[in-house]
Amino acid sequence: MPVEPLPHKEIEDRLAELPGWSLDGDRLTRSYRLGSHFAATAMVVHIAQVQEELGHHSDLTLGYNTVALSVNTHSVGGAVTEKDFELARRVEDLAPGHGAH
Ligand SMILES: C[C@H](O)[C@H](O)[C@H]1CNC2=NC(N)=NC(=O)C2=N1
Repeated sequence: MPVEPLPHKEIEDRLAELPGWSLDGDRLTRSYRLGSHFAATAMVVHIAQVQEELGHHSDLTLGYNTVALSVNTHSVGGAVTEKDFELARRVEDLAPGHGAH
């Protein structure tokens, strides 16, 4: 399935459905805080599993009790596409199970 860069207005509309996510330049980003370093590490592994399933991968940063994601789509020159939003949605759905906020 070919993916296209999303128009800015559509990015804004889709971000309205994803509280906590924002556009930083040409990337979708969000940081989460967790209850411990181990909890944050487990969330990173879970996100990695989803990313492998989707064939789409964020820059994923593990802190002491934080997890940060930054993602765009390399194959269209580093623009935001529906693939980035699909990953963001999947991460939002798994975050509560890790106590992430
Ligand atoms: C062949 C493989 O599906 C591609 O290289 C995928 C892998 N993961 C990717 N991740 C991201 N963020 N952007 C891409 O364009 C991308 N392409």
